[in-house]
Amino acid sequence: MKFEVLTIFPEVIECYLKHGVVGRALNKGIAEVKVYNLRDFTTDRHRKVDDYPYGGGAGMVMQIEPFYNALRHIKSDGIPRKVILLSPQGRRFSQRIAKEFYKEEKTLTLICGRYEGIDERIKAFVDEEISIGDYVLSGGELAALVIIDSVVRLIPGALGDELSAEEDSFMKGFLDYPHYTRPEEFEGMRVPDILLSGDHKKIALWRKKEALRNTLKNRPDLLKNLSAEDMKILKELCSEINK
Ligand SMILES: Nc1nonc1C(=O)NCC1CCCCC1
Repeated sequence: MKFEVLTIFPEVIECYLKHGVVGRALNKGIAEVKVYNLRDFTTDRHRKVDDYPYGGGAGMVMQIEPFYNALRHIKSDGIPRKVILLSPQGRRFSQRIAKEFYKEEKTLTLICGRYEGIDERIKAFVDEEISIGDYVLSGGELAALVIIDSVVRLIPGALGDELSAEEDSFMKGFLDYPHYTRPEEFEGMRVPDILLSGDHKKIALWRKKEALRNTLKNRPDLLKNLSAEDMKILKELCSEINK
């Protein structure tokens, strides 16, 4: 899986790519991220990327030319890619969309805006606009990293042998179950006995039940299209809660 990021702050992207799951995946060569500094695609001596807005108003607007020049340079290899603009106006990103991007197997070219935004004519060169949530960030870089991180985790081998993306409970559409590690007791709070039992079948059932409990409590909207087994567990849970 290949990613390309267009940004005026390449260091922000590069720093994150040195660590953790994404860092290891890049070192293993199962993913690749190329970061392009928009200022390298300017033509003036001050490497300007922004200008005053037509129509007046506060703030600056990012000029189209550096983006256009960068995209023309990148696209000259003729490889199919999906050009994504990160902005609050976009389609809301989710695990489902991460899987969609992964399965498409196209290079994802991520355009990161700053200031008050990018000249609207950028839309002529964008395939899709994506939002990671209903809030305004200072730039698109964090959103680009969210997409890179969530898609890289789906690549076989990215999570190492002991974990798999399929086990991500969000992959199954639920919130996660509680996690514990040593010590067995901390400030009077004990690890649930079931997790110390060594009975893997019962532990798996407990984890499913707790994932359903968390989902019922915090994201009941995710409780749809349940399997008969999950529905049975949910019913048990509801009768426990209503006792
Ligand atoms: N929310 C978001 N989801 O994806 N991107 C987001 C964002 O808030 N981006 C920052 C703005 C900053 C000004 C230019 C346009 C992007």
